[in-house]
Amino acid sequence: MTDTALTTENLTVTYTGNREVEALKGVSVEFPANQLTAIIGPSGCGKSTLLKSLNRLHEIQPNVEISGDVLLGEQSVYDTDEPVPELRRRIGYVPQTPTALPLSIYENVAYGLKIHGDYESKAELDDRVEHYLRKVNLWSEVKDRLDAPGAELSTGQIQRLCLARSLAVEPEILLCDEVTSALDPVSAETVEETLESLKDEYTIIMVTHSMDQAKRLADEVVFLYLGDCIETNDTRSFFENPQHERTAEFVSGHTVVGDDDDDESEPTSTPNTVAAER
Ligand SMILES: Nc1ncnc2c1ncn2[C@@H]1O[C@H](COP(=O)(O)OP(=O)(O)OP(=O)(O)O)[C@@H](O)[C@H]1O
Repeated sequence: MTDTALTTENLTVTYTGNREVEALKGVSVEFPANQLTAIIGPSGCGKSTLLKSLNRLHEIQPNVEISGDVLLGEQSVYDTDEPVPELRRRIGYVPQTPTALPLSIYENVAYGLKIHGDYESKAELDDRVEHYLRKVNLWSEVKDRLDAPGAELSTGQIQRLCLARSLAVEPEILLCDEVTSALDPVSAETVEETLESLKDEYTIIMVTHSMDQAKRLADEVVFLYLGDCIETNDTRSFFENPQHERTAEFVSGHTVVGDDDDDESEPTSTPNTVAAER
């Protein structure tokens, strides 16, 4: 049986700004260890909110209320003495827009190691920087220019640099927020290959708009719709034998957001990427 790395229990997240929005409505999901889980669903259904609430990243913005819990193993992420920066080291986050720190390629990877004081000597630091650049398949492309600014790399290379920087502090879990959506197809493919090579070693939880990408990469799929978790399943069953009518509609590209029987609002069609991919 597969171990569970992270669990949400009845997780409810409400934005309480000008307009109150219940972005997640009692979501209970188990994320298996050392597998890649894709979170998919129509635009605005709560994917990013779910991802960011896993390591308390949504707390960096005001007007957010949360109830329920997230468990890292047995330990509550919300009710813990562990400092939040340490929690975010254990559960790393790679954003959609690749951004290099205003430092050299070397220092971009060494950054977290230096903050955590996690090395004995310069030689060890060198080894670890090389190790993580190799892990993201970037070493051969940058080994002769480690002192060059990270920002001089291509967007796809910067996304792999961001992955190396996240991995260097040795997280247990990696949260990836549409990490290929800002990339050209060739760079996106290279990042996908990198994620593929990492997924046996790390628990990866990835938000994606692309069902083709979920099919290619994910072991498990979590399907959200208007803040509810409709279905979680292994990828093959999810796409070939959906258990829920909503899933079947989404997979076939026919989802219309807001067409619940009890929803009197005007339905609006969703940018359901499967349609665009055909
Ligand atoms: N800071 C915020 N303040 C108010 N409402 C918000 C905020 N962030 C998100 N929301 C709302 O919460 C709901 C869920 O948003 P979220 O970004 O989690 O969805 P998503 O599925 O990731 O969307 P997308 O696919 O378009 O990126 C949406 O209705 C959104 O408008």
